[in-house]
Amino acid sequence: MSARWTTAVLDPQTPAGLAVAHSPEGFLVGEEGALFQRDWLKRQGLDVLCEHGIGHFDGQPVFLLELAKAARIAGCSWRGLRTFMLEGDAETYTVLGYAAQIGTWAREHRFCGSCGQPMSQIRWERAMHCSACDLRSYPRISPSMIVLITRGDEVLLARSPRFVAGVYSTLAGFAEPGESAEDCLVREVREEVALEVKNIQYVGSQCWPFPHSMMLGFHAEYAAGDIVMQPDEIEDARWFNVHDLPPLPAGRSIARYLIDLYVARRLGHAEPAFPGQ
Ligand SMILES: NC(=O)c1ccc[n+]([C@@H]2O[C@H](COP(=O)([O-])OP(=O)(O)OC[C@H]3O[C@@H](n4cnc5c(N)ncnc54)[C@H](O)[C@@H]3O)[C@@H](O)[C@H]2O)c1
Ligand SMILES: [Mg+2]
Ligand SMILES: [Zn+2]
Repeated sequence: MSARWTTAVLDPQTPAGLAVAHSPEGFLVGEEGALFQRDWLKRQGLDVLCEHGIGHFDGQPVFLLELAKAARIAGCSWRGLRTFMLEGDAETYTVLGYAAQIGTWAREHRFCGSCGQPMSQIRWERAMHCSACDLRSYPRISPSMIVLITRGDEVLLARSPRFVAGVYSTLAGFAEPGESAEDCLVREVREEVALEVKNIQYVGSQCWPFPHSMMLGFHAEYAAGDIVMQPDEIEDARWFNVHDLPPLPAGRSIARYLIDLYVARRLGHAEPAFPGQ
């Protein structure tokens, strides 16, 4: 949320307003960005799966058109959400991050997961409803722990084979049913690098819409063990001195914040701003 943007559940019958178009290829972008006049966008012959009213931008209602596939529109192109995270302004990234999560959920919940019948939108809350069996499906959010492990002047950073070449980051992993945040953190650290940690401290959280993670960020101190890397998941993991760090994750990520915060405190520098604030 920001000064210019607030989320809301709006009836798609509401006229006019602004709209974004989301497809498996990302968001439609024109000369003035990803927010279009809704009436104009709806005249472009798009293959719309569903439409959701998602909030207000500068007081104007904003709608999401979730498309079956990307369409070619003169003067426009399609851009993935990751590009907006890396290069876009904060306001646009916040709106599109939310729109992407609602769009992905709407796409994946057109049919009831229990009885298979078509579902319909509830007007007053963000939910899909099955009139045949009364199931309600809400947007999916996946809690994920992310932790910077430190040992004095050293920080533990690792690479997944999915990362950009050369980049090292903090450890992260999805919570499993039955776990507390701390249980998950301890299990993920054991699985990925076979280390034990102590003094686990919660630092802050971040919405990570790739596609629906909620990152809970922690700092922990090394307690015991030697690094043993998890096959397939971890390509490399090592201790780096705070004076000699490798290429790090994008500035908007909580991973980068956890690293920058520790380094700033260790070296007596000014603390970084929390991403998104
Ligand atoms: N914002 C940040 O700074 C930052 C940094 C690192 C990771 N992340 C995110 O954290 C999340 C978890 O990190 P990870 O990829 O190391 O996870 P992980 O270590 O749990 O392993 C990933 C594997 O978990 C499984 N998986 C996928 N989605 C799942 C879900 N919803 N619930 C349970 N298991 C699932 C898949 O087999 C996947 O290959 C990812 O969304 C990643 O993008 C964010
Ligand atoms: Mg992981
Ligand atoms: Zn049903």
